[in-house]
Amino acid sequence: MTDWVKIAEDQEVPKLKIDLNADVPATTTTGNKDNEADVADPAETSLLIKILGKGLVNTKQSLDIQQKNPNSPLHSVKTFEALHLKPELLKGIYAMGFNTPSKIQETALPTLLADPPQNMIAQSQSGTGKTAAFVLAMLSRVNVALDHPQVLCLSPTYELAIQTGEVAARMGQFCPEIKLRFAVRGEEVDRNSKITEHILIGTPGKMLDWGLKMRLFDMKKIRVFVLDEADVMIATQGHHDQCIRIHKMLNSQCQMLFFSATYDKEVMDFARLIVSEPTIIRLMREEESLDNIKQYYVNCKNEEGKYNAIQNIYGCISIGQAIIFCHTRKTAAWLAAKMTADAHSVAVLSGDLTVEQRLAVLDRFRSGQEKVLITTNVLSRGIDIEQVTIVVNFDLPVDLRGNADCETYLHRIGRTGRFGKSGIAINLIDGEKSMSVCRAIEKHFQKDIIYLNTDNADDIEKIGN
Ligand SMILES: Nc1ncnc2c1ncn2[C@@H]1O[C@H](COP(=O)(O)OP(=O)(O)OP(=O)(O)O)[C@@H](O)[C@H]1O
Repeated sequence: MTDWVKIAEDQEVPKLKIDLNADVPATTTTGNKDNEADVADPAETSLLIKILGKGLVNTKQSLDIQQKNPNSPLHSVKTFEALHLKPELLKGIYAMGFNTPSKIQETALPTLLADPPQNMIAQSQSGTGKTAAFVLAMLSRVNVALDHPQVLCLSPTYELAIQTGEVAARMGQFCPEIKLRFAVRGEEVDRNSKITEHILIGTPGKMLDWGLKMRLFDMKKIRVFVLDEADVMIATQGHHDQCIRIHKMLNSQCQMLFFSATYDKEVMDFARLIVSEPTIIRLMREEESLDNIKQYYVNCKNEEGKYNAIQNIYGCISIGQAIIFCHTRKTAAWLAAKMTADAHSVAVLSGDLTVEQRLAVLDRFRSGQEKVLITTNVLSRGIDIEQVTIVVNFDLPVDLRGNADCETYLHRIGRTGRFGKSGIAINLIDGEKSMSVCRAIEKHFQKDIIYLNTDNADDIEKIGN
């Protein structure tokens, strides 16, 4: 078993079997989704990426920093010592194996720890050290002489809250006087008691119950409010409303910290609306390039024809490893069954699997036990499988209106050709509609998608070279 699955297991993966969506409105979980476009649940994806993360991701992207408050100090630090933390916290950081701050930490920590406290809206890609940054801020702000909650941290799901709590527990291991409590389902408190822990980490529903309905702590005494996975929180209806209710009850002096790997425009506009005078740290747009990927299209009559094309190129695609993308779970299951019946060894990853099952599938694929992975859009951005050389679009990605979804195309074929290696993308076309989608993609990226005849052995040989 590879290390990362071991790590995942250590992180109590069995717990993940508990309904992941329990804190998410039911609309995201109901209905038969086999025939619909299979899309990733953002909170699940986030958890998956977090568990998969082997360590710190070094991003080459630059950060764009905007400050609303001209008086706030903005400088970056190159060492953790320069932050003048409590020695016990510094010891905790080193015990976690952190030697130097990551880029987001360098930039964000001086502002996060500054006095008077500054508000922040920060974006940085998954695995770059955001959690560690805000957890450090949370721990630093606690006054242990007071026995009431002073820090609230909201996560979209039970599992993500537990992950954050584990980071806080490890980082604060030499500060035993700092007390932390989870506000998640299953945690019960006596109605007549008061919460005395300093830090509460949990989901919005439970936090509202404890703070507003049961009045187990005083929201006005909260000094730091962290919204983790802010994009998911703000974009998910139920969470959105609950977060606003919590936010409204906070003191205007409370430090507001929003963290997320992505922010679309509406989410950022909303964040700016409710966070006053924030320092905003954002990623600069990544240069999007398909330069090292050769793209082909194959004309097929129908789904059977697409299957034949795959049969013809199977020898070629299984030299390295390939990912085949389908639009729906049903197509993915159909294709997998057919290929398996033809004695090809394939793995399937679609949205009906639990996070735990997805981890197991990815582990087998990464370790090379299967050469071909059939999937849908649930295998989304942020999940790297370095050894993939060929991506096949069994169905081209389209939006709800059936138009070319160029962004998804880029993310899908970006699974190959990573780190400057060359990759191959093969698009299976059946009929005029998918041809026009293919042309639209070609036009969008201004890069030729070349005709490939999979009935011709010479043509097939060409793709491998
Ligand atoms: N300064 C550091 N030095 C070494 N490792 C670090 C450092 N900061 C964080 N890490 C490690 O890097 C990994 C990713 O960090 P973290 O979980 O904080 O990232 P993140 O940006 O919050 O990711 P996500 O978006 O998935 O939540 C973790 O394993 C963490 O322990």
